[in-house]
Amino acid sequence: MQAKLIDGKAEAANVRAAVAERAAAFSARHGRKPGLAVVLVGNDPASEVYVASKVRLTREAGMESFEHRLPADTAQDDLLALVRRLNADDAVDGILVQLPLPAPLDAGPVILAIDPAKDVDGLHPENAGRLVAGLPGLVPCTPMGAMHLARTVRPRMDGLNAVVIGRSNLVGKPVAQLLLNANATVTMAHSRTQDLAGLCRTADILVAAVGRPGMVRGDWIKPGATVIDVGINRLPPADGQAKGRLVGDVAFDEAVAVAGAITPVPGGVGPMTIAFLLQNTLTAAERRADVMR
Ligand SMILES: NC(=O)C1=CN([C@@H]2O[C@H](COP(=O)(O)OP(=O)(O)OC[C@H]3O[C@@H](n4cnc5c(N)ncnc54)[C@H](OP(=O)(O)O)[C@@H]3O)[C@@H](O)[C@H]2O)C=CC1
Ligand SMILES: Nc1nc(=O)c2c([nH]1)NC[C@@H]1CN(c3ccc(C(=O)N[C@@H](CCC(=O)O)C(=O)O)cc3)C=[N+]21
Repeated sequence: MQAKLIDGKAEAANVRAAVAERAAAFSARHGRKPGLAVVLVGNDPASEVYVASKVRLTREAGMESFEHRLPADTAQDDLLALVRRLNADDAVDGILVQLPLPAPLDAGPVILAIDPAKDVDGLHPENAGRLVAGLPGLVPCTPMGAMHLARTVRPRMDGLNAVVIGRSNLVGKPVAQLLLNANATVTMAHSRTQDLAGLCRTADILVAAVGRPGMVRGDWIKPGATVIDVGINRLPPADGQAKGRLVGDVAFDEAVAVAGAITPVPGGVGPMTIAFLLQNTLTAAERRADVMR
């Protein structure tokens, strides 16, 4: 058996096209484009690539992109001051501070400083709380992307067993909450989980968000399961290569022979993250415009 490949690139293009239509309507109505500000502290090469493609796709969707690159030795207070300026700037609808921040900067106070109405990462405790309470808010982009891809093969998740490996605020916890909202029976696994392989074998939907290349082996997967691989790991470069290959948290070659459907890396959840970042920016712009009317 060969698993169906879930095409994140194609799905992301669909989401971006819908966002571009709504963005055009927003601009016509309000006389300005929705705006996304991205803050990058230091020059982590992986983040550079991610930020560059965000800037390009933001503009392609008919939105304004504001880039703020700060040196790695930026003071905590200067970063907080920038966030407050962006909060006060009416041209900015969404604020994304690229994580992790270089040491010794502390992400906690920075996340708390972001206006929840502009928090397109959904990381502010107000938005995290709204997701848990079932209230409207901004939901983290990667979990939305993971759910969207899972829904392409499992439109109804009622009663399905879902296992999420990883419990970060950015990915694992919100993915689990979205699966719960879709009426799956959800188990959250992490570094202290016992018999992780056995637990994974109970999963109709398996989401891996760990950051360990190839950790999920083929024999951890229930035959026919839907496997969503969130991990983005760069392997060390092969001889003569400038940079290593990108791989997920799932041993793809093994998993593809057992799963019913699987997301590849690259071309799976990654492109969806950017598409939903743009969607969140537009949602934030529309809600802010409604409030200001
Ligand atoms: N596709 C995309 O768009 C995105 C991809 N990512 C990728 O997703 C992955 C996870 O990111 P993120 O959530 O931010 O990572 P974190 O490092 O914040 O969280 C990793 C989680 O994995 C758990 N974990 C670590 N080792 C094991 C283990 N041996 N067995 C079981 N669980 C383990 C940790 O458990 P514990 O809590 O006990 O320490 C933790 O909850 C990374 O590869 C990252 O690059 C991230 C964001 C976006
Ligand atoms: N505040 C914050 N929010 C984030 O959402 C966030 C972050 N910080 N820090 C870093 C991680 C990582 N992340 C990725 C998003 C898209 C791709 C992506 O588009 N990947 C392409 C490949 C890109 C390539 O080839 O280099 C793919 O998987 O097909 C990758 C990684 C968002 N993150």
